[in-house]
Amino acid sequence: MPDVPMFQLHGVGVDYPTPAGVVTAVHDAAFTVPHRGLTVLAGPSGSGKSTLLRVLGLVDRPARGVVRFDGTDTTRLGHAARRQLRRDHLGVVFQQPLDNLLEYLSIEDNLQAAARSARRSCDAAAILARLGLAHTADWQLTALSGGQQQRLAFGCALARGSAVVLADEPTSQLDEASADLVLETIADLVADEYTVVAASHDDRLIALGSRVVWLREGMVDGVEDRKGRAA
Ligand SMILES: Nc1ncnc2c1ncn2[C@@H]1O[C@H](COP(=O)(O)OP(=O)(O)OP(=O)(O)O)[C@@H](O)[C@H]1O
Repeated sequence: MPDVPMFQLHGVGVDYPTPAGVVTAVHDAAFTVPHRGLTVLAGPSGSGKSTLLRVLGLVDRPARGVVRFDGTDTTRLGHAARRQLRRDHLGVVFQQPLDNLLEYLSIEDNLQAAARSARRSCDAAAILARLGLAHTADWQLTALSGGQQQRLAFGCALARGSAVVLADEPTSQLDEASADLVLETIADLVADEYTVVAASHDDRLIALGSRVVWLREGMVDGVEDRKGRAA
């Protein structure tokens, strides 16, 4: 069977209603996200990166076009079926580490809560070891640095059993050393055959991409494949 891409977008348009009228944030977008590797949605502020990431995450439904996930046309699915696909396959990491985590829970309990949200159980110790956080299982979240918290957010996607991790500007709120931790985590997931899609204008994250979808003013301005990259 031919390798169906993880995501296929055709003619995707996204509108936002505003008091001043409809704003079209994405125009006629067409691109694919392959299985495995890091695909980066790159471009300046306002180019539509976050909007497209929400479409890929099956959070927002486009006004126009088709979004296939692993061959399934998600735009034809009802709310419950989309929610099930999200729960079973997709993990999302937001730019603010604490938006991904529950502040009143310990580190390990954050992983267990993430697993329960996908109706799974997880080996929290193994995930923490993988993230270099084995010694922190009982710690409160605020004892971790921003980079460690963001690592844990990726760990929550692992705990949920998500084969696809969608990350919105995962390094933009972090200092350089913390961002390094996140870049290492993304490279580690990619090496382990996860599919990672990141919206970013961080040059170091873009440089890790095996595919870069360049956006400008809500349009796809080019797709760059960098086959043979480690990530
Ligand atoms: N909820 C909304 N209501 C109205 N317009 C919106 C909304 N969200 C985004 N937009 C507009 O859609 C366009 C694309 O926004 P989007 O946030 O997707 O871009 P971005 O590339 O992720 O930008 P940034 O890097 O600043 O996060 C922008 O013109 C933005 O103002």
